[in-house]
Amino acid sequence: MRHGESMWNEKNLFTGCVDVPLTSKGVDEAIEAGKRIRNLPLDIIYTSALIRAQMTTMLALTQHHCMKDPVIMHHETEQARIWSQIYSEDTTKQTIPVIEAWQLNERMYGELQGFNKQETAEKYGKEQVHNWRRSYHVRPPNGESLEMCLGRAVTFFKEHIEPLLWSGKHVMVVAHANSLRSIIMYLDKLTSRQVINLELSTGVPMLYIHREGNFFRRGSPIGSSEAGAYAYTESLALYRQQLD
Ligand SMILES: O=C(O)[C@@H](CO)OP(=O)(O)O
Repeated sequence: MRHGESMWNEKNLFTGCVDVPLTSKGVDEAIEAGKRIRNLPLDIIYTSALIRAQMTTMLALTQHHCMKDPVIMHHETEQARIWSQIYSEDTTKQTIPVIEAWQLNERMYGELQGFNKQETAEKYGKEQVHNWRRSYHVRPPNGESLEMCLGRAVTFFKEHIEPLLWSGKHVMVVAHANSLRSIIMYLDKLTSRQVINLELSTGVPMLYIHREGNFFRRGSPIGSSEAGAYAYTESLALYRQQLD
């Protein structure tokens, strides 16, 4: 899921790795997104290191039926890990671990960060700005191309998230337009031409089923009463039965 609307989405500014929060519309979008996935199983969450993704994660989780507490895992230093440790096993069972990873951050937009997108297009030309924003190989001035962003985001996905999927865990990833475009490029096997047209809306969850190393895109869950999402795998059908 992409985060809800941020303050710089609202102002149409290039944001990249600048760490701005959600607008009140973004807060509503995150809560709405949470309602759409509230009955899907969830074992672990990965989010970027940026506040707009983390706010979205926490707000969405307020709606989840499991009523577990999302807890950010602090592993940045050994001391942080020890100081944030939970010692009760019962309480641990009532939590969902939230792993923060900078590798899922938005693509770093270089010297465009903080500039208005419309004004930048007027200054440098629409085509140049479109290339900076959507082409796979072209880098914005001193920033990351989508290819470079894919280098870190997809590597992280393969190393940390895929093994969990193989072991049957249900994982939510909350990140950003371009880090998610690169991950979707990998999941959907899109070419560098096809990814140009891939646009992601803020606060709209997208469901994927992982089966024997393949990913199947199953669209966006519509709401908590939806029957469709549970027909995709036996374990989801069973989960729904237990829920009922
Ligand atoms: O500004 C950004 O960081 C991104 C996402 O909002 O913009 P763009 O759509 O240009 O990739």
